[in-house]
Amino acid sequence: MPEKKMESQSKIPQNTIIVVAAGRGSRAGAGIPKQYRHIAGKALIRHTLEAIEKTGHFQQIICVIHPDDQTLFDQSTKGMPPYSCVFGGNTRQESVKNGLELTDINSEYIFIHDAARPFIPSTLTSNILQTLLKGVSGVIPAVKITDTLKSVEEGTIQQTIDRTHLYAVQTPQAFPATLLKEAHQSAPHMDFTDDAAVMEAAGHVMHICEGSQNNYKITTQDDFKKAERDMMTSLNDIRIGSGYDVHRFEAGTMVTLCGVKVPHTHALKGHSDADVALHALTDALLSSIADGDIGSHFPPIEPRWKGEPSITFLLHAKELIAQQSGCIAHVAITIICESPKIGPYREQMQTFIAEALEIPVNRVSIQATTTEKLGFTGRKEGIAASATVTVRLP
Ligand SMILES: Nc1ccn([C@@H]2O[C@H](COP(=O)(O)OP(=O)(O)OP(=O)(O)O)[C@@H](O)[C@H]2O)c(=O)n1
Ligand SMILES: C[C@](O)(CO)[C@H](O)COP(=O)(O)O
Repeated sequence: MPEKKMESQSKIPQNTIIVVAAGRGSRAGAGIPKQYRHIAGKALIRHTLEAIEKTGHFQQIICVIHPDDQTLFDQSTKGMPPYSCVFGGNTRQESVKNGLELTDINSEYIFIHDAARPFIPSTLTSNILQTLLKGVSGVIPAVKITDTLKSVEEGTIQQTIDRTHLYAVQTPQAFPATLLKEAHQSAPHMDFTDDAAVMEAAGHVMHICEGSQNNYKITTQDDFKKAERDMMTSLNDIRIGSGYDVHRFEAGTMVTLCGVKVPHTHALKGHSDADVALHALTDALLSSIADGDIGSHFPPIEPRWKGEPSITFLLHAKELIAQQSGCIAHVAITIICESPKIGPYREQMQTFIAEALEIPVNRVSIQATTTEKLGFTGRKEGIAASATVTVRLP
């Protein structure tokens, strides 16, 4: 595996965070491993890494991934810094141990975090650091158990558990580097479910700090639904973008609409592939972030855009929104023409756009209308398209 390492240039003490992402997510149901599934348009692991980057507390970020997931990891972290990366093991503990191999010699404190916890409160890592600086051997975010606890066997309650001293613990969990490395080396088995337990087994006293109900671990399908709602709510600058485009017919045998080739009596004339619908959509996306229009990003006078597939323009607009940590919530396109008939291609068009924008297909609407033989579309001189999009920004 090509190891991507971020070398430290300085000799000053630094903080390292190891993000464990080598699990299979079996409790989250079928599909790709949960850390690569999308929430509000971005992979779960990307949300987590972005939240970590935002704290500004870490000079080294190490990702522990499953050997089967290199491509998913690369896709999910495209455009992000080149993280140190290592393969995980059969248990979480083994994965952490592998991650520790990559820690920089200058690491003074090591934080271990689940890739599956994307909502790290900005105050949490600084609270943990302040507590570590007091000289303790480990700081663990914890929330007090608020429900009554029962022990259950085969569907019947055996006992009510006294919850007075019970807490649910979270990550990131943080420790002085030397102590954590030693504890992992001397661990009596490889099945501890968190690093505090590894340290406890080595005889260290672990301290808790106040965790957060928002810092939940995404474990089941229901957690994904909650996370989608929570992520969307945090993107509360809601923008509506609109775009409109027209292309005239010329001699030919097919038109390209929403990325789909549709046989027709004519072709559409244009500098690019003349996909009038994708052009309207691209303009709508650009308008949602008030960033000019398709012509200002891809001037028609530039020969390099001649014959260009319009997906290039769409992906560029998508990327500009991603750069602002935005999420495309919904897109609606209306294609205005007497012919060809759009209905038979609607699903293919929805799928093309949903895949390109990486949003669910039920967030892509394609409609078509004639103008009752009125105007230039009614006279079959060309095709017009309009698009409206909803984009959410932080
Ligand atoms: N062998 C393992 C097992 C888990 N993890 C990571 O540890 C974190 C917490 O584990 P959990 O939520 O239990 O994830 P999974 O093991 O993937 O889930 P499941 O038990 O449902 O399969 C996750 O980010 C997971 O990717 C890991 O790096 N290596
Ligand atoms: C480390 C942890 O997130 C603390 O709550 C948890 O123990 C790991 O998850 P698992 O589901 O117990 O493997």
